[in-house]
Amino acid sequence: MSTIAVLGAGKIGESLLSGLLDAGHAPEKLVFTERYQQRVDELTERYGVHGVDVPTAVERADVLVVSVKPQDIEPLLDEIAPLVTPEKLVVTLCAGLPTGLFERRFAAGTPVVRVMPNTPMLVGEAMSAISGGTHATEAQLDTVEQLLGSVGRVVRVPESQQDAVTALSGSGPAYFFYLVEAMVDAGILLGLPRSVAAELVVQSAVGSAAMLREGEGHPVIMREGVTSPAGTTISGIRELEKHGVRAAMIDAIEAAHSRSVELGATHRRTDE
Ligand SMILES: NC(=O)C1=CN([C@@H]2O[C@H](COP(=O)(O)OP(=O)(O)OC[C@H]3O[C@@H](n4cnc5c(N)ncnc54)[C@H](OP(=O)(O)O)[C@@H]3O)[C@@H](O)[C@H]2O)C=CC1
Ligand SMILES: O=C(O)[C@@H]1CCC=N1
Repeated sequence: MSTIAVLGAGKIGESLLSGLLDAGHAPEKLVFTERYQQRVDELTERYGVHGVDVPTAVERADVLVVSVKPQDIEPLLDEIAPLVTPEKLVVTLCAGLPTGLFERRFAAGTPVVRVMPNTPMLVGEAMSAISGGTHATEAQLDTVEQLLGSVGRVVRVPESQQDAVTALSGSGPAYFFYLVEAMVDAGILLGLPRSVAAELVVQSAVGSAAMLREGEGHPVIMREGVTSPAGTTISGIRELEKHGVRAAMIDAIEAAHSRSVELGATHRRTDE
């Protein structure tokens, strides 16, 4: 079992720690770094995993998972670059940042794998897409696939598709949560108690997701199955169409894609 260091245990870093522990990863094979002692104590108490300083993390771990915000990457790279040798495997979860940015900062030949996961990792249901950089071998991609496979599903994509993945499944949970919030609000408007509205919406989401997962058919066919002639659903669908919800969703995901490209471009400019 590899020792994994999570460098920056915020929302996604914590999801990874939690997901790996739930999947049976030994706590002594996990370490993390954080900026503030309060956060270190919080995570140690919650998971029994040790917060360490950067040199200790790099020394102990075989796999270094970089999970700071793209805006915070430079100071972290300054700190770890002199310590990282090509025997380590660097895994970046950072939106927008290309593997080349990391490769240029590390010793020649250091393998880097770019990953875009999502927060359902917390409950073992992540969707992660992985892409190898110039020096990552097939065996190293297998290692990353196995690691993330223990906390959800994994696909391999060319790195050129990672900005699209980021927009779709990286950010995707936020769009589902947003939809759930809006539907619960509708329930409140119609006079349902919040707890009842939330239970109705969440179970409907879980049930619909299970149907999608089990391949009951194309989403359009499943939607048609709910939409009775002259019934209630078609009245609702007409409103969604009137308000351009489909176009809004496409625009939202396109905007997220543009932002991912922009994050990478900013760093390419400062790096050159
Ligand atoms: N959240 C998500 O759903 C997803 C996020 N990602 C990517 O993961 C990365 C992290 O995102 P997210 O978890 O949301 O962000 P967070 O801000 O929640 O997590 C980053 C953590 O890293 C800490 N940190 C910053 N700099 C350092 C450093 N030099 N050494 C140690 N710790 C440091 C931050 O501390 P402090 O708060 O004190 O600054 C923070 O706790 C981003 O690059 C993002 O693109 C990818 C997929 C999904
Ligand atoms: O919002 C973000 O930038 C990160 C990347 C994907 C999900 N959260």
